[in-house]
Formats: sequence, structure tokens, C-alpha cells
Amino acid sequence: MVPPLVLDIDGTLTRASGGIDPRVFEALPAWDAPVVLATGKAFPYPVALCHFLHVPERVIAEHGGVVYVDDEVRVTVDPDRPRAAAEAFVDRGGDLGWGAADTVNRWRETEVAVSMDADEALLRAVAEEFGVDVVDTGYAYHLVTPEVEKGDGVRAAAEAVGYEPTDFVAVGDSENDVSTFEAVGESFAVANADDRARAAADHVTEGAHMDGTLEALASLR
Ligand SMILES: O=C(O)COP(=O)(O)O
Ligand SMILES: [Mg+2]
Repeated sequence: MVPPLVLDIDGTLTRASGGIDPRVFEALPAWDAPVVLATGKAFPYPVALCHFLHVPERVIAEHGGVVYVDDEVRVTVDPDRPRAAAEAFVDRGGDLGWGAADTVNRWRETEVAVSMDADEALLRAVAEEFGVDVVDTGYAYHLVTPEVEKGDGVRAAAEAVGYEPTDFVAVGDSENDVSTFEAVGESFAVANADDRARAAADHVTEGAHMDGTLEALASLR
């Protein structure tokens, strides 16, 4: 019996050069227990990944701002504060960094993502003024309402699929996975993980990115 999984996406299911590692398409559909994707990405991205993997749509998106499991969508926080902070950041000369179409935020329901190229000092100053957190995933800064965390999503998702949160094993790579690691029974940081994820995890894999994730999964079989 393998355990249910909570998997981060960026840095965990991806290649070093970016993009989903194609081995995900073998490993996840073959996993014989529920798999929940827990990401900072906007809601449609993990849903689309589940769709194209042809696995049940079990998703924690936007750091737990949106939880979608068992045909129920829970939007756990309103986007007003992060959006007001993002507007002020742009008014003061900041650039979210995604171009005019901004598909990164277009369907985002509860927070705002900002490119790593953005003026970090200005972003942090504005965030503080508006009382929102800045989460640095290594792939983007996210303006997030305080106390919205993937870990709360993990607890809600576990209940929806009939498991205890501590039944789950998690794999992740960044500070936005720390709350996941705290919620589950066993956690792996991949070798490319940031310091906070490494410190919070029970194990750090030798391999980086998907190599590390596959190493973790192999140890669970
Ligand atoms: O969207 C991001 O910035 C990071 O996404 P992740 O949580 O899947 O790593
Ligand atoms: Mg990540």
C-alpha cells in the first residue's frame, strides 16, 4: 500500500530547464493512492495538469486560496487586499512583469503573482503597508493574504478524500511548501529546495527536481 501524496509543481515536478518533466505522465497516473497537487499557481493550471495527466482533479491552488477536491470548490479568502497592494505597486512604478495579457494572474482568484524581475524592495514596502505577505517561491513573488497556506488546503483536501492529513507524504521545494510539510506525516524536500523547505522537511533527496521526486516515490513503494 502506497500513501496518498501532496505534490508541489514548480521545482518538484519540473525539469531544471523549466516545464513539466515528462516522467510525471507515467508516475502520477500509476500511483495507487490519491494524489493532490498543491501549488502557488492560479487555479486553472493544476486543474489542467490533472486533466492532461488523466487523473482525478484534486487541487490546492494559490497557496490554499482555492481548494478543489471531490467536486467541491472552496475559495478560502477574498482577493481584495492582495489586489489593492498590486494596484498600488503598479501605481508607484512597479511592473508585475507578465505583459499585457498577464495569463499568470488572469484567472487567479485570491492573490497576485509578481515576476522575480520585479522591484523587490518596492514590492515588500507596499505589501507591508497593505498588510499582505510576500511569498517567494523561487519562480515568482506572491502577494498573499496572511495565514492563507497550502497546509490548510492539505487538511481540507485530506478530509474530502477520507484520509488524515498525516497519512499523506509530501514533496516540495520552497518556502510555500513548509506549511504542507507541517501538515503531513512525512515530507521530502528535493535537492534544489530553498533553505526553509530543507529545514522543514523530514528528508532531503539527493536528486534535484523530478529526479528527487522520483527518488522519494521509490522509497515509499
Ligand atoms: O507559481 C509559483 O510561483 C510556484 O508554484 P509551486 O507552488 O507549484 O512551486
Ligand atoms: Mg515549488
